[in-house]
Amino acid sequence: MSNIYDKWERLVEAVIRREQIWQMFHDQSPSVSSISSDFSLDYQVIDMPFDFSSPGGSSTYQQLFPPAVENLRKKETSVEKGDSGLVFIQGFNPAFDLDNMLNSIAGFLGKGTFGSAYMAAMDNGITVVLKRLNVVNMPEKKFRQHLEVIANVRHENVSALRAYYSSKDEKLMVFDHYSNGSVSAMLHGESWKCYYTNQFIFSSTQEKNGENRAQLDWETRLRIAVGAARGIAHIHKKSGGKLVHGNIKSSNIFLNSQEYGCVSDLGMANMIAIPVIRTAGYHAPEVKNTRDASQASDVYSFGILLLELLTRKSPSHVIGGVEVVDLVKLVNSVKGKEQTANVFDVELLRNRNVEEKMVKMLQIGMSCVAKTPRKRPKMDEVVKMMEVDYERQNSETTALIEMQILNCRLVV
Ligand SMILES: Nc1ncnc2c1ncn2[C@@H]1O[C@H](COP(=O)(O)OP(=O)(O)OP(=O)(O)O)[C@@H](O)[C@H]1O
Repeated sequence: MSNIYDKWERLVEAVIRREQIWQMFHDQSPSVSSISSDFSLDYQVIDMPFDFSSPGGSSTYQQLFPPAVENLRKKETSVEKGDSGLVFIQGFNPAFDLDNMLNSIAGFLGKGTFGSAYMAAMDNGITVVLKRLNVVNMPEKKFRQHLEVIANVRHENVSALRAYYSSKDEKLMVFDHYSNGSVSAMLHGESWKCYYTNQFIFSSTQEKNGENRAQLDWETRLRIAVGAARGIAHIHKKSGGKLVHGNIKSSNIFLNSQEYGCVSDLGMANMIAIPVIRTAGYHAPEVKNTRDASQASDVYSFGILLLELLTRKSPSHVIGGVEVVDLVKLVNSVKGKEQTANVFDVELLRNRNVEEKMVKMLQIGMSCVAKTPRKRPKMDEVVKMMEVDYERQNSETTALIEMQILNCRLVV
């Protein structure tokens, strides 16, 4: 299979330049939409071969970058049929093809451990994230099988794989775009939008001291935590109870349509060629590289996420220079109830009613980050512990609302 995108970076750069020129003349951004795609809960995988030779299919390539387009086309015509298809996961309404998607790349979201993420906003209103994997250590067949396992993980708290592309040289994965950005971006204010740069390197509008941070009240953080916990617990039930995420961290958690945490990037960690050390701060002490990841290490990483949600301190480097903190050490260093309050995010402390619940959540987080893997709770136990609090919180909120309604009626 040919190098379909060996001019990829230049092609995308050309798209971005086009956007910049467009902006210069129109003083606004063209057709970037955040309407997400429609899908049901079916989960079969269907192959949709992509025909690069279809007439009129990729005129923008021609206008944008003729030599690259020519190379792309020449190579594509030599591709064996069936080897060049964009594979859509059934249930996802594929109102686009690979060509539309590449033509609609509106920006570069960032470079992660496993590759680069691009946002593609198509004219039909669908916005997706395209992940271009850099190093995949799997034969073609195994890669496809692996993705079918991932595609079968369907849960409201797990970001669904929508489509993928696989050839010898190129592996792409397509996900929904979450327009609110990641939980990391919300907590620490790093930019979640795509910014057009001449050098085609990721840039961020993150303000020093996190001025871009979102306001996140206790209920929102609780929904993020409960959602993420449910998502991870669901993942752990798959593949005969053996599936591991391997890269739980706040930049891989988004908000679903009900504003609950939703886990993304499932399956990435077990595909790469060289075992790499994952983002420092989230990995369990026993994890020296990606291959050591286990369900117990997912629980550890989730524990760090809980501590991050409670403290709004970052356990890993975030572009823009927010302070990196060893969260386990920080929480361990506090003694007594008074000091415990000092570790919480001040925004949360404004609501004195939730302090007890925060302490409870901190305890759950600390049980997850136990040094010895077997001392950590299982993910479904974590969910149960959290749901007790969550349901109590919900019934208290309902009671409060009912009381307020009653008061209003009495006043009227
Ligand atoms: N589906 C998505 N919707 C919106 N933003 C996304 C989506 N997926 C990724 N991003 C953002 O794109 C950027 C790059 O993501 P990517 O997953 O490639 O790397 P990462 O999360 O920073 O690190 P890692 O590769 O270790 O997971 C991050 O800022 C991430 O939050």
